[in-house]
Amino acid sequence: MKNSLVLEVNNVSKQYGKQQALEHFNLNVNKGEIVGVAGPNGAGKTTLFRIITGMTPIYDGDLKLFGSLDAAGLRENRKYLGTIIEDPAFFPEMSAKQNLEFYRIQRGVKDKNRIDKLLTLVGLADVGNKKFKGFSLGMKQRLAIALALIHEPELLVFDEPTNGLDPAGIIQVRKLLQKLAKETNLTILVSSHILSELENLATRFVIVNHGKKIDEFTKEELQERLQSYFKFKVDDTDRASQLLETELNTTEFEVTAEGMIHVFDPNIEASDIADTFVKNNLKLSHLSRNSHNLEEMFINLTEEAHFNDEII
Ligand SMILES: Nc1ncnc2c1ncn2[C@@H]1O[C@H](COP(=O)(O)OP(=O)(O)OP(=O)(O)O)[C@@H](O)[C@H]1O
Repeated sequence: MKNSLVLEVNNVSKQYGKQQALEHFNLNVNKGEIVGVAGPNGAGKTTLFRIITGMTPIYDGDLKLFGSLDAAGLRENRKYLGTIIEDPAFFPEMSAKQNLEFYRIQRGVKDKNRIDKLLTLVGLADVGNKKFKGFSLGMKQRLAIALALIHEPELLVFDEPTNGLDPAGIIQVRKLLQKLAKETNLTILVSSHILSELENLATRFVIVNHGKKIDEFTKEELQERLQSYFKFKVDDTDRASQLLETELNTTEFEVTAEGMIHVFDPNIEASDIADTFVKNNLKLSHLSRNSHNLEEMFINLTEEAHFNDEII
């Protein structure tokens, strides 16, 4: 089952009146992956998640869940989904335990010990007998996660887990999701309008804007993109590339379409590169250091997509 596809979203589009909420959207999720979907407000994340979970039944394109494509198979296989898209309805006067017990019976989960296990898993064992109305937002969200896991789903679909939480709640929920990802076999699809929220959680990232997928990268690729590097502009990039390889023994560089050279090798000083170029009669017209931070990168990606909307 390793790397088997749990979810396939093929060419899915959804329109609300004139509003194109999702456009020719493709996404594959493999078993064990934690896929983070990031995009600004109105990008289409909730629409995507609602389609996957069956809350929005009318759309164009295909959806395959645990191998099933047809309506009956999708309905059946949605049993293996745990979803948190809207706040679940908990009874304020009942304790966390009583609330979960209510849903355990309602959803036909036989294992009576499940509630205690879940409360421990989400870090609410000590407050299990406390009334829901006295819970902080972070505690409420952790209880919502416990509920989503009550039937031991295989895929957790979680829309904006930290939305509306205060900083302490954000940390609590982020830590819990990291723990779940580490300690369980869950496959997780999670969204956020803040890419850095997903940074230490997801194994793969999908960037969405205006209903379209505008970029996709793995955790490793993200780390590479965030590496700092030196940017050079010279009059002869072929010769410069040759010098980097022969004189400075590095292949950790790229020549961009704009004729810039980006050198990623952390063992080489910018001054050595510049000296080598100048000594070999290259004309150096630009030298700078580039270091991306995650939010800048995200804003660049989503703003570029906005300005280049027609061609993406
Ligand atoms: N039920 C609806 N009726 C009309 N328009 C809708 C509906 N649901 C979503 N939209 C529109 O579709 C687009 C995508 O919305 P969606 O809620 O999927 O985005 P999102 O990425 O989840 O945003 P947010 O981070 O604000 O929740 C938006 O322009 C939104 O206004």
